[in-house]
Amino acid sequence: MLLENMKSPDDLKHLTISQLQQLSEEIRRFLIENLSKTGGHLAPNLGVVELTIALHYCFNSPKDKILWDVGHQAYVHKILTGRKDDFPTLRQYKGLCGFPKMAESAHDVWETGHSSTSLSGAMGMASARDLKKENYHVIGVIGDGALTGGMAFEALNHIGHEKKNVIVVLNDNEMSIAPNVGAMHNYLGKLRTDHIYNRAKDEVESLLKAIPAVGGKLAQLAEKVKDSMKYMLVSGILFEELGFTYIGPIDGHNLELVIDSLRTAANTRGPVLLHVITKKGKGYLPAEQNAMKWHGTDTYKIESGEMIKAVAAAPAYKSVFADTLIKLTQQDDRIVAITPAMPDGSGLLKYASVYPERMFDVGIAEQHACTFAAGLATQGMKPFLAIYSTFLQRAYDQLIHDVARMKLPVVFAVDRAGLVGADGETHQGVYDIAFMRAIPNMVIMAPKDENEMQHMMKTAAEYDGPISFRYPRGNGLGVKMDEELKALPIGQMEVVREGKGVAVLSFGHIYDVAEKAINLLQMDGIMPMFVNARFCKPLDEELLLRLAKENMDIVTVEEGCVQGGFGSAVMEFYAEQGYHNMVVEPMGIPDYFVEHGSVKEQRQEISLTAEAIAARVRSLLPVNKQRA
Ligand SMILES: Cc1ncc(C[n+]2csc(CCOP(=O)(O)OP(=O)(O)O)c2C)c(N)n1
Ligand SMILES: CC(=O)[C@@H](O)[C@H](O)COP(=O)(O)O
Ligand SMILES: [Mg+2]
Repeated sequence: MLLENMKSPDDLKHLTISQLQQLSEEIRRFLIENLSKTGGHLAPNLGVVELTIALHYCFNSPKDKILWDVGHQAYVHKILTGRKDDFPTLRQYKGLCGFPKMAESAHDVWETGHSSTSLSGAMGMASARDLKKENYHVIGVIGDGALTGGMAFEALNHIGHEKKNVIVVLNDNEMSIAPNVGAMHNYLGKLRTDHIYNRAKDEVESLLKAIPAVGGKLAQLAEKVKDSMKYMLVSGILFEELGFTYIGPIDGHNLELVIDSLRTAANTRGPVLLHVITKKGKGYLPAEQNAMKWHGTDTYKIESGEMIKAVAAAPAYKSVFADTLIKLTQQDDRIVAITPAMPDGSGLLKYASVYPERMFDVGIAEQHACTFAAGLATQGMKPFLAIYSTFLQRAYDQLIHDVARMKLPVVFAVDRAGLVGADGETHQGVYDIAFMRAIPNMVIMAPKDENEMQHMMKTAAEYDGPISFRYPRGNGLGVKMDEELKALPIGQMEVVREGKGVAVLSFGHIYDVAEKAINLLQMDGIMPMFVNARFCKPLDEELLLRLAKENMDIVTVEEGCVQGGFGSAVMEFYAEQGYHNMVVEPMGIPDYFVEHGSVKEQRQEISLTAEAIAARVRSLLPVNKQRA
């Protein structure tokens, strides 16, 4: 077993090619066995075993900087950089992060989680290196999916213009999470099938130059001819024209070839793009056969490939979203659906099976997705943009400038809102309430459960302006689903239970935690008022004024950042109305990045639990307030 002796990338350097090949098989086996117990991003990592070994074999991390785009495929990098023994804790609370993490290792020179940032980071590092007159390689490893992200093109443009010594390794497995989309994907497909390599160009040149006497003249002519021939002979012309030396496409599982190609890249001046063809899920048949399903997995049985996950009693929010959107589209042919590269995660694959011409997967292009929706809305369509809260952050200016300012009727279905669990701090969907609330003309909703979500979707479908509703990763509460969808009155909260002294205002799916707190209090004879807020913008001013007049103290609860969130909105309201003695205690996500773990553990850590909410209410009871 070679793997057990791998403590650092230096341990690779003396291995032979056949030993490296043996190591790649050991790492594959390690991934399959360990992730069967922890879950994680199996298919992406199985696809980059040889590539990662070759990178650490050819370069000297961390002096040479290796950046992993998205970073979900950095497990092999972590195994080779001394962290294989931590894999039983992968993506668990206080355990190994599923993405590169500087605090874990000096070899993690760049943190990722969101797509398409590696090349910008690489350009920054290369520019710093050159300004400081230092000498090391900078290598950005980016997938074909991540290359559909606009930031990647911005970086390619800059790197090519500055002719920086940066190596871009394009890991092309034809997959994003789902099969990749877009014209760039089609272009890469052409390159994959082209068997004309870079060498052809050089051969032609040396041939012409070898012709005695006229050879020199011809070679000059050839320069011109070459440029036109380049379009025929040289694959990768798009990258060549951007100032890159294009190498490839090469078989990314052929260790020797990858090593040779990386060495060629390392010895090539200026920007280089090495196009590597890999298979997502390589070496584990179930993952090879369905790379989308095995992109991110739960625990599974290795032999059968059967996923081991508790059968949920309640429907997944993404399924309720898709089913309801199908229902709404049957009644409203203005409706279309958009996803930025998350057709499966958003549930829209199901919608597309019914309305293929109405579902748009635009690739990892959240900014485009948002403004594309705006364009559709100007022409009378009713776009539902299904977008993870954390990825909506990418489209903030488009939300403001292209949708809200023009008051366009775009619906933002903000999925994975709140704490998301194992993906951790880069994926927590906890800022959307605050960043959307600041935008004029926005209506902001959040359902307490999956049944209310379908009514909010009806509300959104009928509302003539920019509107959003947020919902969490995972499953609903298993509540009864109303047959008939009814639009809610905009801005109206729901008084679940009348009460005295203290009012608990819960916004969104944290409702079931708040409800448990109310039940705990009731067991002690404490009867606060309980409100399902439903709307963060506009607020239910009538109800808030009533609470002020009844001298209620208020506890607000949201699975979103306290700063600028729903609780802030309530506090601002009372300040504006001149109620300067109102007690409003906001509970939500505190001012730090919540790391990976289960949602339960994350809520415990930040005291967003039934017990904590109940304690906060108790602290406001007159008997306790006097003591304070
Ligand atoms: C900004 C952003 N949007 C969407 C995602 C979700 N996401 C994670 S991995 C992935 C596909 C990446 O495809 P690729 O870069 O080709 O890597 P592969 O998994 O094929 O190795 C997507 C869409 C993300 N991480 N960041
Ligand atoms: C790495 C990445 O960004 C995606 O794979 C993400 O982890 C998907 O999240 P869900 O599992 O919530 O769809
Ligand atoms: Mg890919």
